[in-house]
Amino acid sequence: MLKKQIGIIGLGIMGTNLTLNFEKNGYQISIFNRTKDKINELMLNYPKKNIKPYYTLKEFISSLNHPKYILLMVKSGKATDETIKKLIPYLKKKDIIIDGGNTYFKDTIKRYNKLKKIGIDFIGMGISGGEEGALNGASIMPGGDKTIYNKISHFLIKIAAKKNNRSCVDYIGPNGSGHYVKMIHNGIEYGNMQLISETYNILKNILLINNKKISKIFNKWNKKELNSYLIKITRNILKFKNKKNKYLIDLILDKADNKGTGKWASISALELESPFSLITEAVFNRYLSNLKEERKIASKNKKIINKKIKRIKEKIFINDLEHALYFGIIISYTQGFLLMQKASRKYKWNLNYSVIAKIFQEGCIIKAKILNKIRSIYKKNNQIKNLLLSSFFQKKTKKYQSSIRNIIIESIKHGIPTPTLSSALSYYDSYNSDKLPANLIQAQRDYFGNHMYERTDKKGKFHTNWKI
Ligand SMILES: NC(=O)C1=CN([C@@H]2O[C@H](COP(=O)(O)OP(=O)(O)OC[C@H]3O[C@@H](n4cnc5c(N)ncnc54)[C@H](OP(=O)(O)O)[C@@H]3O)[C@@H](O)[C@H]2O)C=CC1
Ligand SMILES: O=C(CO)[C@H](O)[C@H](O)COP(=O)(O)O
Repeated sequence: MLKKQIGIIGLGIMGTNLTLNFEKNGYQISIFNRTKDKINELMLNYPKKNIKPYYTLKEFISSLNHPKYILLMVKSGKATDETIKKLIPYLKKKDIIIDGGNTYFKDTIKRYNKLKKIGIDFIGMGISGGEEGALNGASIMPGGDKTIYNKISHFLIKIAAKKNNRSCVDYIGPNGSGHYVKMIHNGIEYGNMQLISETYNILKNILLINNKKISKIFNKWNKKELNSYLIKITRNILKFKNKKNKYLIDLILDKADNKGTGKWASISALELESPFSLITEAVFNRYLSNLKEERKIASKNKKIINKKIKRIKEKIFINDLEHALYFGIIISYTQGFLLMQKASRKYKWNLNYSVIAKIFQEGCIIKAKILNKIRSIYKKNNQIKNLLLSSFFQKKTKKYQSSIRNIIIESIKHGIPTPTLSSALSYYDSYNSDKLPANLIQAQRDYFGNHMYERTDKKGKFHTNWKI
């Protein structure tokens, strides 16, 4: 019997491992890459009879039966456009292109519409899990026509990560929604990574703890409610030594790059007017980290305070830090899920957040114990206005707020930056305030621009001639 066929274009880190994942699951894979080296490398390292290499697009396409399933794993943006353009002349109606890259959701919407006109089906599909997930089971977020998803779901279910025997893939929603959800996944990823790195910085530069001990602290935290993929890899990174017996972390430059998904998420938050302060802080801090040379010069003006917290207090402080980090993580997921809710209403996607939380629970970078709670909250009420209104997170944040306040105060005193921890607390304090000073902003806008204001004592819009 003819094996089910998939074509994969793009044999970078992800494409190579997804090829192997498909092969393991019994599929016959045709592979193609813009340059030959990666094809040869894959065939040399993994000479499997169900992986067929092709060196021209024409041969690659001819190797697939109609309707053809073609997964693109190329760089997002121009590379994806160029690849689709080259593919079109070889395709027939009902062939399906799946874009598995980190594509900007608005580009996906455009490509879907363009391909629809010529009868080619298109699925924009977020994939998370990095190289390990691609090989052993990824978290997959497909968006597009449900009927087309139904045609490809059989193989997505196979290559997806599994959590309690359930595959971490499901239909996300119409055109663009799959890549949107992946973009938010990455936003939360940025938030959580920055929060963890601030915590590491506090342990290192306030408590003056060494890498080995910090790794042990993360290891302990990973066994409790903070359990997550990112905490686990942080633990591993911190204890990793090179051949010269030096901690590698201490040899890595303090500059963090990005490929744009966090920025896109923040842009969307601004467009949809949804508070996304913690994640945006994380994006800004990647940019700030890259100003290494300027920071070097500026740091000469900073008075370093290196007073270690007294030993007796260390235990309490680490306990506070654990709670502060969990508090921050709550806000990171809260802001991410809120933005998806906003986008779902705006673009009429009808997103199901407990399904999304389920997809995030295994195989992806933001997989974490907290998602179990998030999933059950949305399962009870898919339209809850804010996760902080759920009794679980209300109680947790109430309990941990004094810890995060202590940590921020101590960090400020020591001159240790806590942009996302501080942002988490500010968001919490604002969201939990019946009264904010926006009355003054209304008055100022009315004063200088006649923008009018609303009142507490009567309905309507009012203007005052403030200058008399
Ligand atoms: N790495 C990760 O952890 C994750 C990555 N992704 C996304 O998956 C996609 C692939 O990522 P990854 O495997 O890491 O990328 P790599 O950088 O490892 O590989 C990039 C691939 O894109 C191809 N490519 C680049 N430019 C062009 C072009 N102009 N035309 C045709 N092909 C081109 C490259 O071909 P060539 O060899 O010829 O240069 C190569 O196959 C990206 O969209 C990425 O954002 C998604 C989730 C996780
Ligand atoms: O999608 C991913 C993980 O989920 C990719 O690893 C992505 O590259 C991460 O984003 P950035 O490079 O901007 O840190």
